[in-house]
Amino acid sequence: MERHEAREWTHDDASGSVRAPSADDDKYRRGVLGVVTGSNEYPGAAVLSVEAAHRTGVGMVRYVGPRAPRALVLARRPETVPGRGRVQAWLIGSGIAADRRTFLLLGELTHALSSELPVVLDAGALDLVGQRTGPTVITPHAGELQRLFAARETTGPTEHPAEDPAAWATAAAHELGVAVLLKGAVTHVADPSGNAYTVTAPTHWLASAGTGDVLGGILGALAATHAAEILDDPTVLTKLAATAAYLHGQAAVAASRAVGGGPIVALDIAAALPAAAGGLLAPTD
Ligand SMILES: NC(=O)C1=CN([C@@H]2O[C@H](COP(=O)(O)OP(=O)(O)OC[C@H]3O[C@@H](n4cnc5c(N)ncnc54)[C@H](O)[C@@H]3O)[C@@H](O)[C@H]2O)[C@@H](O)CC1
Ligand SMILES: Nc1ncnc2c1ncn2[C@@H]1O[C@H](COP(=O)(O)OP(=O)(O)O)[C@@H](O)[C@H]1O
Repeated sequence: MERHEAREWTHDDASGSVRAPSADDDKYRRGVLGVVTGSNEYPGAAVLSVEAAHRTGVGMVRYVGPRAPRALVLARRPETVPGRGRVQAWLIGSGIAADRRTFLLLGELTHALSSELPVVLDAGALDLVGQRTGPTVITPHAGELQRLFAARETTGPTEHPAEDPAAWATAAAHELGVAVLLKGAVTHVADPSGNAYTVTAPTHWLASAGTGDVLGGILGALAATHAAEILDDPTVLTKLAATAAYLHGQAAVAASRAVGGGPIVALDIAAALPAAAGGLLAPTD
């Protein structure tokens, strides 16, 4: 297996990844993200992922999910358009329990996976990775990646991903044929082409419930606004994954600094995203 030494993703690498709209743009041309996240068990995850996508900068977010999370999403973000429609990328799985998926929800997940569009695949949709038809990035934490390997009866490089996350991220990228973003204090990003990056979190206040759902929203927005480039070259999705983790960390540390280095919650990270994204704007002509 090809294994390259992972390189730390820097501000310069991430710079230029956030696209400001031009006079020629409209909400559709900027990119539309389809979101299938949240469930009756975890409705809050839908709110967090949708909020983060809006705050990262995207033309439109279409939310497709169960009635309870949909009501919360619309109450928090009336800008969100409910129901299916044309999109440029998908974010699916956050806040969904794989063993509690309804027939309807499974249908929406399968619809997204069969679209041939870029997909960010999280949490309760990770087991569906084999159904992908477009460029895909999975965003597991260590526990989820271990479960994914166990379900496939595949042995990982070590007993648990936390022991050697770099090796696990690379092994998963090769085993599954997708880009992998393995979350942790150091996030490991790898793809089947041998690209490997690390993103070291600038604050450990990130270790709280829901921050992974915010990360999914950030990456979903970046995927929707760069869909054409990703379809042209799937390794662009790997780089955007590292950029999403970087932006997530920058927003988190800014939110914590704003309260004297004190604790933050996931929505604080989303609130700090526009300023952090402003620091990564692509040059305009
Ligand atoms: N407000 C909300 O609605 C929230 C919903 N969430 C959703 O809740 C669902 C369950 O996610 P959870 O991750 O809590 O539970 P999981 O059931 O996926 O994972 C729990 C298991 O994995 C292990 N584990 C968890 N994180 C680990 C890590 N970083 N390293 C090693 N092992 C780890 C734990 O020890 C435990 O055995 C997901 O769909 C998630 O998106 C969470 O994001 C929390 C917030
Ligand atoms: N000790 C830590 N220091 C810094 N960041 C962390 C730490 N632990 C986890 N993180 C980050 O916090 C986020 C947690 O995501 P996840 O495990 O999916 O939680 P949730 O499902 O509750 O959203 C990830 O972005 C991960 O990289």
